[in-house]
Amino acid sequence: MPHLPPAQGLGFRMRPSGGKSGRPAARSVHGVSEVSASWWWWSQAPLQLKNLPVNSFSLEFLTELIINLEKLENDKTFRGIIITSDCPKAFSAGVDLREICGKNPAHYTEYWKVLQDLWLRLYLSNLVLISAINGPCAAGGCLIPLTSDYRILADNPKCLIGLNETRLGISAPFWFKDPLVNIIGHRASEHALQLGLLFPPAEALQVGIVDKVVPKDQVQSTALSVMTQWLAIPDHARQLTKNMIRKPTADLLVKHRDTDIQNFVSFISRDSIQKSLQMYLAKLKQNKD
Ligand SMILES: CCCCCCC/C=C/C(=O)SCCNC(=O)CCNC(=O)[C@H](O)C(C)(C)COP(=O)(O)OP(=O)(O)OC[C@H]1O[C@@H](n2cnc3c(N)ncnc32)[C@H](O)[C@@H]1OP(=O)(O)O
Repeated sequence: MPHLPPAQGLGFRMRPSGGKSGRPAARSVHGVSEVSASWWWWSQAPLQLKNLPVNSFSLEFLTELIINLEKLENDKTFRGIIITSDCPKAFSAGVDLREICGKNPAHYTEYWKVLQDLWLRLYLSNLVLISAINGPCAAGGCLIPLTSDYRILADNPKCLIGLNETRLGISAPFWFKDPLVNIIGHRASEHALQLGLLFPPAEALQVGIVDKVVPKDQVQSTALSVMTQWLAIPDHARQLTKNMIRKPTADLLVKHRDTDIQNFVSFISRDSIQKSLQMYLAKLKQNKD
């Protein structure tokens, strides 16, 4: 498995430093707990997102992420991935607004297609995906958590999570809305989406957009212990079940991909939408701590 060195703040750390292969050296042990510990350790891959400063989804970052996910998916050693952020400011600030502001329709088309690709790859992944959300997570930044099998959020008031698109004057696509509805239900989604709510940790847990809230320094260890539970289930049974539950939602995007791209491009190309996105970006740049 390649270890990609971060280039100009862009990169993915795919496992902690360890033995030659990056994993802890194999140990010859017979105690059940040690055997099972090494078994799950070997089966899961940590994936740390690093696109400084806020892990926003640039086209380049999305493309690299898809390539890395594909490699992990095809490497039969791995049964699960814990996805976390290696950027102190955010888990992910979502769509990189510079990709959808001031560009041309061909660029918007390419960008949206790649974002759809990432969503499909994650939503239908055969691997167990756990999001270890250690920073704020807004709008498109929820794409990874909402397509994961389990979400753990750091208990920090800055760690807001939600689909806040309406606050930018845009509307979340149906394939962001559908997983949210599947996770938190119809009424709570209506409320959250229309108001563009960003939930602080306690409310996020209450509404169900995350499964667990823990102190920030316990996010990773909690993710590992949750992964152990999920990996205790035989893959084929879990994968069939996941596919059965998720396929109808995924099929909607597969079936309507081209129309969805056309809708996005015509919507995002409107002058009024461009103006409100530019204002939002300018406001972000003014609101420095
Ligand atoms: C029909 C379909 C319609 C379209 C559907 C589109 C669906 C998806 C939409 C999206 O995802 S839009 C993006 C939504 N994201 C947000 O609202 C989050 C915005 N960011 C923040 O709230 C904060 O930056 C933060 C993540 C909470 C971090 O705050 P902090 O104070 O620590 O850092 P900042 O100074 O705010 O940010 C640092 C740096 O990063 C720039 N930046 C932040 N977010 C983005 C972004 N999404 N895209 C591009 N750039 C971003 C920010 O402007 C700062 O830049 P500099 O001033 O340092 O140059």
